[in-house]
Amino acid sequence: MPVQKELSDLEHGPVNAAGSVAMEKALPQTPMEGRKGEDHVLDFNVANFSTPKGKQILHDIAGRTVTGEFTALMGPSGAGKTTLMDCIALRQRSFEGAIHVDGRSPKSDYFTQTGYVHQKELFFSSLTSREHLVFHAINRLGGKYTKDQCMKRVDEVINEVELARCADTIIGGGEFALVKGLSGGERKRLSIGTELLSHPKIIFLDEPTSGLDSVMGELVTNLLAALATGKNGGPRRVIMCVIHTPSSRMWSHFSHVLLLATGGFMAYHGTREALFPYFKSLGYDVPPNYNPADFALEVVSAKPGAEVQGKTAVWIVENFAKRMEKFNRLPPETNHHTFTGVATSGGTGAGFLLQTKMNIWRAVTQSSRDKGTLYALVGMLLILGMVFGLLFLNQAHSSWRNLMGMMFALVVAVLILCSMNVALKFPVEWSIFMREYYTGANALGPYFIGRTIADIPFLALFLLLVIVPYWMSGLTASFASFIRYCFIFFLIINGSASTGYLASSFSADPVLGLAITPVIDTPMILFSGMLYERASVPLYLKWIQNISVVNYGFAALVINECNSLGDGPMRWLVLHFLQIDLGMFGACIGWLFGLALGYRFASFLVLKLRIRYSTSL
Ligand SMILES: Nc1ncnc2c1ncn2[C@@H]1O[C@H](COP(=O)(O)OP(=O)(O)OP(=O)(O)O)[C@@H](O)[C@H]1O
Repeated sequence: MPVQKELSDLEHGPVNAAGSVAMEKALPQTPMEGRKGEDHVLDFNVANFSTPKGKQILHDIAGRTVTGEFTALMGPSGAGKTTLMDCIALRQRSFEGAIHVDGRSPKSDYFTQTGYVHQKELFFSSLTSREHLVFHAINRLGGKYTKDQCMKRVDEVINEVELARCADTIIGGGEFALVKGLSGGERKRLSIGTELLSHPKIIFLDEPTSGLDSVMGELVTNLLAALATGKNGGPRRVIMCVIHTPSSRMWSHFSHVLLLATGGFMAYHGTREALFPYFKSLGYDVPPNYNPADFALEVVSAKPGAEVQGKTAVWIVENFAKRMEKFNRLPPETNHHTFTGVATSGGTGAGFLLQTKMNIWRAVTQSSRDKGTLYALVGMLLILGMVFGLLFLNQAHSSWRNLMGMMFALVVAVLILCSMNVALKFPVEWSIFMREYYTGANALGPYFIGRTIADIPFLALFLLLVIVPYWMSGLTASFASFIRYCFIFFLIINGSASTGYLASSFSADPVLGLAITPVIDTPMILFSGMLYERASVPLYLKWIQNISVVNYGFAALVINECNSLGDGPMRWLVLHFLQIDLGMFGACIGWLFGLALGYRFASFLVLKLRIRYSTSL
């Protein structure tokens, strides 16, 4: 094909804002078999993306892609490929520029009509592939489609991404998972299938072939090309994916290429076939027997110390910029995009009750199948309970110091174990939730209620820690007293878990959650009424006693035991030392309820604010 003809293919890259170039003219010459549904045009202009410290990462990048195109977003490491795709997908919403779909600024349904496949897949590891898809199908489509229709869609997707062989295999493979589960390629196809459920018209993928061998990588790119062109019988789509160095066979599946040069500049955007004639016209001819993708990357890479290469990259960028000048870019709408808090579970999304039911089902399935964690926790709690029991063996009624010491230490142990456990587990789930939230597959209320309800049996396990020493230490052998003791501890456990939720609600990083937990727990222990004269607490610090789960939990336990002690010197000593009144029992229970709910609600509010004001996913 003559070079000039190939070069003309470049022209439909960047276009004017109103989308005035007829779409038909811009359509690639790809096979049109299986063409169904509407065609769409995605225009993007990322004029400037800078880090919070002011370093500019992306410079004047604009272009257009349309239904049926499968675009490879390539460039040297650190050139800004992921950042650019995040801006176009509006998963990064703090940049100067504009995104238009079919000539209009996207609304909140942009998030439910586009799919985003992350480089690192995150799943509930104890679910099977089918169960995972069923959860997403019902939550994303259950508002408009019946359960049977959702199930049918799951089957279609399983076939579309060729997962039939492992549809009922446990996904496994979590960071610390004992179960291996799906292979890397299967996990990738499951991620792609998840996004296909709701028939997105645009799909973004971040390095879908990373970690796969070349055969598996080729299978994935072949699948994506079929999804873009509708070759597999489905509707045609816009597909854009960040890819590092595709093999020659993978490369051949792409219809278009967007090449970034070092520094975040646009070096090329147009058809794959026109790329090398274009480079040739600039004097850079791909050597024989060379992987074309490697050659393209080498030309636009500027490594420190390689000045000639650096100059080449700059020259190519400048050359392409000249071509861009003749196109009108989309005008930036505002200084920064403000698509914050726009994700919604509306549209075809299931209603509140159905989503809550699905969240409870998933959370219970996940915890009940995670047998390894369950057995380890039960074992650890029983051993710790035995240590308490042996230390305070038959001491409960023979030493008032031992009675108080045991109660206090048990409350503190429960506080630390429960809050840390939640603070460690929750952030990982939160990252999954955020991804689901942005695609309309979940909402905060249903997720939070589901999580809270599914937590109840799991948290009840922590009672094992306190039941063992109850009987070993010789606390009152009355059934009523024992039930009250368990009930008080159940409230303490829930209050402690709520503090873990609050601590971990500030960040998706478990390390930060674990760092914040002691900051909340320490004042609770300090202001428990055990370690100081209540009367000596300055007025301005007294309120901390009112938010201490340890304070009310410990007091309720002591009152419960003292009620059964009879009116002897021991009871007098304990109540006198702790400055506790027997009539406080009801109030302590009320406060424990309030604190468990209050901390949980506070964490809900923090999460809601994070969603509302987040500018990136
Ligand atoms: N929010 C941010 N704050 C600070 N730096 C950022 C931010 N976002 C991106 N960067 C920086 O922008 C540059 C481009 O990052 P990006 O992940 O987009 O590159 P990439 O081309 O996808 O790289 P790779 O191929 O290595 O994954 C990096 O130097 C990264 O550190």
